[in-house]
Amino acid sequence: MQMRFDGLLGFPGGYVNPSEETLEAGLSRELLEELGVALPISAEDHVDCCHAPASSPSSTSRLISHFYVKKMEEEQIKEVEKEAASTATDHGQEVLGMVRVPLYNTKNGGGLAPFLSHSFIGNARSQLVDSLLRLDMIAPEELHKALAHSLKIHTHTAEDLQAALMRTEAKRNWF
Ligand SMILES: O=c1[nH]cnc2c1ncn2[C@H]1C[C@H](O)[C@@H](COP(=O)(O)OP(=O)(O)O)O1
Repeated sequence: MQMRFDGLLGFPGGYVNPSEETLEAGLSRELLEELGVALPISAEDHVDCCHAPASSPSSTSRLISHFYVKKMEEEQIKEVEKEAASTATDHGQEVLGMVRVPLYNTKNGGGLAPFLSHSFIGNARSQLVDSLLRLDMIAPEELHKALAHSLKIHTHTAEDLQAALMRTEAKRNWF
């Protein structure tokens, strides 16, 4: 996945106008910009589509979100990671960096659970969870445990954020 310019985690991709190019051609173009490599995408890689959520409760969205999954060898992924941080035109601007999804839970609560507690763009978290299940990359009970733990971390993070806010508030009042 990638850390986006807006601080949210998401998958590589972007807007495609189907009256100008096919979805697959548009995705390949976005991948070249964001990853720095030309990856052929075909209609067979398409796994899901849904109405994209509106950006605010008062607006309606005409966007359809399409999701594609492509299996790659580890060497190919390493090459993508290298190019994404060097030749990709969007690096450092639209995309701040690629991140690997940890498919494990450590004894002290690290790994997938804290990863899932981060903030994701749109329905990217559900897209990730669905893909892990679809591709049998993790046992459903492990994933369930990680999701349940990530909810607890979320509450803890909100408390930590509140404490940090109070500290800055106190400091602000000194000046
Ligand atoms: O990973 C994602 N999962 C679901 N929706 C996503 C994801 N990444 C982006 N989006 C949404 C957000 C926007 O409504 C559109 C286009 O995203 P963006 O990356 O900003 O598009 P451009 O690169 O600027 O074309 O999809």
